[in-house]
Amino acid sequence: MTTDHASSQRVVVRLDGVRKEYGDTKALDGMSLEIRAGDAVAVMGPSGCGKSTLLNMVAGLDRPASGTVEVNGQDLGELNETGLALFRRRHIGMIFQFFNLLDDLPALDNVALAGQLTGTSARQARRRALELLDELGVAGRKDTYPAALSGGERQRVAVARALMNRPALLLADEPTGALDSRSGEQVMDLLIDLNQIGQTLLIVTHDPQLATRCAGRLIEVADGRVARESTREPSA
Ligand SMILES: Nc1ncnc2c1ncn2[C@@H]1O[C@H](COP(=O)(O)OP(=O)(O)OP(=O)(O)O)[C@@H](O)[C@H]1O
Repeated sequence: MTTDHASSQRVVVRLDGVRKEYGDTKALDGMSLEIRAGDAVAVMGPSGCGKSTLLNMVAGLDRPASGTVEVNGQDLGELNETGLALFRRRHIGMIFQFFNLLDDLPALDNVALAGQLTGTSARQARRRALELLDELGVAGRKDTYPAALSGGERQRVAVARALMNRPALLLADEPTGALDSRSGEQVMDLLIDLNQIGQTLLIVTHDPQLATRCAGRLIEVADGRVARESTREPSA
């Protein structure tokens, strides 16, 4: 893919002059960035620099004091809380360090529920959930409850759940942070595969290996702003 082609891709995330303070702390201090369809972006930076705040803004879990956040062409500032929740379910998939699966539902239901919450019928949602678990290599664990899954299996189920509604954007917050190195590498390979089939990724991490392996763009944040940005050619 040439640079010209890449720059013509649709904008999936646009932050413009986003500010957020907690008391005297400037968590985001006029942050602007753009992520285009098919990008795999890693956000790195020291503890407290504003990474989680950025992720929360993009996910519509928090609102800026000023500036705008646009995801998939929607200005999130125009949505009320119900609208934001609906938008998030439909357009954004999220995976977390500690998986955030529902303990009292087996793997298949954890995934299918994400579809049912956006109005997909139970039967259709279960069919798609099973396909996703199969693609991610955990279909054999469909009836297993999260507590009996390994960390790597839990994260695969969480990825399946995040993909259920074919999100425009997959957000990942330290997705390998709680995994042993082998499971972590498998999740990295999975993220690379997803990006290669066109999934837009935004990954927040402290792990340079995760960032360099999975992301073609690295954004370094310091003091609530983009301090440095670099790109590399995707590995063949
Ligand atoms: N709810 C909150 N109340 C008060 N201060 C907050 C809150 N959330 C974040 N902060 C402060 O805002 C700044 C940015 O926090 P943020 O969590 O975004 O950083 P981070 O880069 O994600 O850190 P880490 O890498 O440690 O997770 C920090 O100084 C933090 O203490």
